[in-house]
Amino acid sequence: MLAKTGLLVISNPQQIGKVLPSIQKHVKTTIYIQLLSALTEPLGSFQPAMYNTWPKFSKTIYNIYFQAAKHCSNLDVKILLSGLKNNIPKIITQHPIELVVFDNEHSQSDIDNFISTKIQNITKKYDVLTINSGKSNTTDDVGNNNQRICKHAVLGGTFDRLHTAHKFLLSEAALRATEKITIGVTDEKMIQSKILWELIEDIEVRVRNVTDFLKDVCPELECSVVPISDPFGPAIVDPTMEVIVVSKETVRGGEKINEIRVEKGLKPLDIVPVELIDEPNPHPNEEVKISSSTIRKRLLGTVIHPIQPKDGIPKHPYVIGLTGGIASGKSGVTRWLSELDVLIINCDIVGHESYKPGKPCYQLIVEHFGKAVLASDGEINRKALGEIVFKDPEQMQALNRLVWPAIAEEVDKLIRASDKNVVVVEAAVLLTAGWEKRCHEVWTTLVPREEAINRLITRNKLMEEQAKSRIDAQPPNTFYVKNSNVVLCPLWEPEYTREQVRRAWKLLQERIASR
Ligand SMILES: CC(=O)SCCNC(=O)CCNC(=O)[C@H](O)C(C)(C)COP(=O)(O)OP(=O)(O)OC[C@H]1O[C@@H](n2cnc3c(N)ncnc32)[C@H](O)[C@@H]1OP(=O)(O)O
Repeated sequence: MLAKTGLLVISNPQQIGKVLPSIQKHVKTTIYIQLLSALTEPLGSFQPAMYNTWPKFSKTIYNIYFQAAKHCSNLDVKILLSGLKNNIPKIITQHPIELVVFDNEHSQSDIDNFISTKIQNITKKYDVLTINSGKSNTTDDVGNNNQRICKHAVLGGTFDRLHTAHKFLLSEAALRATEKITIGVTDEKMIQSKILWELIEDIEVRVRNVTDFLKDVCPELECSVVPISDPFGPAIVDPTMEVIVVSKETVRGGEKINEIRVEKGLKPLDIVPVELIDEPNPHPNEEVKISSSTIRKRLLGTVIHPIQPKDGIPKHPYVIGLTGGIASGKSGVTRWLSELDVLIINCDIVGHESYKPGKPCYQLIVEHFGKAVLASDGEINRKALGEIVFKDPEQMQALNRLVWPAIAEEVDKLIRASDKNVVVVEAAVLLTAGWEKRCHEVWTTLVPREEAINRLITRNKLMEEQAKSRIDAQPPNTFYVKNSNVVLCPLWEPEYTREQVRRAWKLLQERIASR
């Protein structure tokens, strides 16, 4: 049976790479890791960690997280630190343990004794497993070069989708602090230059995840997790802070904090840079280190908001509403979708058809906007009409009221007549029109605002100001993301968009098959 939460008790951390690949066959969500040498008897041979020597565990912790990223990236891995810092009588975890795994043979009585005396939060019915990692090696733990211990350590970051590199950074700070750590978490203002920032978790979620992690791995430490709206946060004002933990890439940020502290008459912080953790299987388009932006990129094409069943629409065909801001690459996505077995309905084209002479909306538009929107051949001059409505929201609403019912009717007709299993309805303002109710799920495209502006300037030959005002007249990307099930980002080379579309399509087929 797959346990939700497991505890892996290791006596041989250097062989962890042999144990972790098997763990995911037995554990579904969380695996706590306890270094046996950090425990008092039974089983553990605890030599109380000397004050000032805790950072020596840093290398071991790095290696375990490194191997975890490689072998069980789908699990929430947490290395418990309490035992390393204090003589702990019991292993305390927030989640109840359903499976205890040892990396070495122990007698049944030792195991029973260990479980009954050492693990506080364990389910009534639990399993025990031994995954023998081979000959035990001694730990030649060299740790971080900087062995500084302090009362109060600080660090900062975005901490989106807490990953192994974040966990290592937080653990390094927790190992060094005897009393307190403060963690600054960037708020919405600070994240907007990041790749796919619209997919970054809400600040409340990020703060909660950091807090929960630290509560789990080092419950005795006082932890203050605070939102920050500049790169410095409390680190430039708090005299009690002594050490700042940074990644190798952000040492400059630590130095800047120290410059400001010195200007303010505060003692500079001891800067402790930690190693980055490599991404085990980077795509050519991804960073070589483990990073939240890679995780966000991998979300493209997957379901990011659960799909709620919709009443009132036929089960067949399965309708996808494809939307996205102006110049966000909807047509790039439909180009790749058209390689698949799908009917694509482009509502812009349906709209254009609806006001051809003799069609239902022609007369309505002429009556409302006057002859100024007619071309010399008597057709509606869309450029002229666009110039009126794109700069005047009231006129845009008027045009929408005139043409949306006709477009909706025609789209319904096309869906009913289709012999395909999947129909994609591409509509720029699908969500504003409330047409998500007509679709089984909603997909959105997005590109950064600057990219959309550039595309409007080069593709639509708009002046920069015109491009900006068109974009600003529409809801922001965050609105589309919030109201969509799947997000696609055609920002990079076309082949990468195609990959996203293929992933979305494959997962869609699985969803449809499981209905
Ligand atoms: C619910 C729906 O989404 S239906 C599809 C969208 N159509 C409508 O809402 C009908 C009203 N719009 C129109 O009649 C035309 O777009 C006009 C007359 C305003 C402009 O026509 P054209 O100059 O030919 O431009 P076109 O129709 O290609 O639209 C230009 C861009 O504005 C978007 N757009 C169209 N209508 C709207 C609208 N009501 N609100 C915001 N954006 C819109 C288009 O999707 C297109 O986006 P893209 O550049 O990312 O492809």
